[in-house]
Amino acid sequence: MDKNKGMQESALFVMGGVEASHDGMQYGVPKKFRKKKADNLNIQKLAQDVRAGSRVQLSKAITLIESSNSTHKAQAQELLQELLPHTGNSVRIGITGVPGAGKSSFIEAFGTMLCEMGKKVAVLAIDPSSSLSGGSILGDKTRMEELVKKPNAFVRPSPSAGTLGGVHKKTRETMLVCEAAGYDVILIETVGVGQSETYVRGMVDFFLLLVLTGAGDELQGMKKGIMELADAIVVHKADGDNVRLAKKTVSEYKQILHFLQPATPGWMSTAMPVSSWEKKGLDKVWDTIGEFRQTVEANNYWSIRRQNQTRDWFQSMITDHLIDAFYGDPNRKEQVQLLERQILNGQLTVTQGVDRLFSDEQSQK
Ligand SMILES: Nc1nc2c(ncn2[C@@H]2O[C@H](COP(=O)(O)OP(=O)(O)OP(=O)(O)O)[C@@H](O)[C@H]2O)c(=O)[nH]1
Repeated sequence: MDKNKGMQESALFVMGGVEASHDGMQYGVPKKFRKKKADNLNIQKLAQDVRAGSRVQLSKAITLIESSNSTHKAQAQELLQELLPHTGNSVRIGITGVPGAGKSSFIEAFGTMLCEMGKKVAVLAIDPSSSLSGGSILGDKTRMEELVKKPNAFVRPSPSAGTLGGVHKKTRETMLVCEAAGYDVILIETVGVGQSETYVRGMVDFFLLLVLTGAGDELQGMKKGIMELADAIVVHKADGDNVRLAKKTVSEYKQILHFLQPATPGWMSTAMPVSSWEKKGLDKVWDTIGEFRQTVEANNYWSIRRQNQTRDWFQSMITDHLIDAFYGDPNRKEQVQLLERQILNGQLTVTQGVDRLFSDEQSQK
């Protein structure tokens, strides 16, 4: 279902592109030339429109970035080239928490507060219609209703199916496009599962973990690894009967954080109570991010982390290219299946199978 949606979006982009470049004459021009001309015009114009702040064009740009079509991929790279000089100026914040921790309510309240402070806020969120987020298949749960109405907010949902907890292979590029569009704060939501946290940690400046009050048992069960990634822990839903318990939970987390390896060198991770319903504690979260920034800019870790982010990006792009180049060969699937059968029949060892695959590859070059 998500796949179809992606295809529709992709088609939408192509339609949008042709529309944008339609000069009324192109149908009389040889097809090959026509397409090239349209694509060229389109990318430049798209970059301009993104930078000028058009949310519709920003959406189209992201659809292009996410497309797996090879023409789109080349165009996406061209677009990134245009936009890269204008990136790097936002605060990149990752937000995680188990389903039900209240991530979308928090992002809605926090994002709205930032918009009201005059910030431009982009949210790369999880699509509620995807299964991992626990939302309705029919998508009847409207997330971040208030935030999407703000003129200085941009909310982009991504299906979590086939991705790492809602984080797309192209989330990094998407983030950069949002930065080029002038967003000051980028919030990246991820479901608290598997490796997604480590992945998001590798692309953000500040990482926030949402937990619930009365952590007692949860504290025991919580993976130490996730806590070690967090620059701050929000003890969420600290309202009504929960207020006192939330205070206690905050001090329990603070104690634990004391014994953990800091997520960011020079910064002591902290915990705080927040109620998104009552809009309490949200300003403290923003102040903490400000203090964090001052601290790590002073010890130079801000730029070191940014460099690490670029290095990670480079490495993951190499991997993507290798995989694409390898599986892009039309005979590859058949070849792999044949070797797989031979391995399972005991005719080849796994190592021999892999060697054969790559020696065939070399001999074809
Ligand atoms: N008491 C209280 N409940 C809240 C608060 N924020 C969210 N909730 C409730 O917590 C539940 C989960 O909130 P969501 O914002 O949908 O949480 P999520 O983590 O995105 O959850 P999933 O969509 O299940 O992944 C909902 O029933 C919310 O109404 C809050 O500040 N206080």
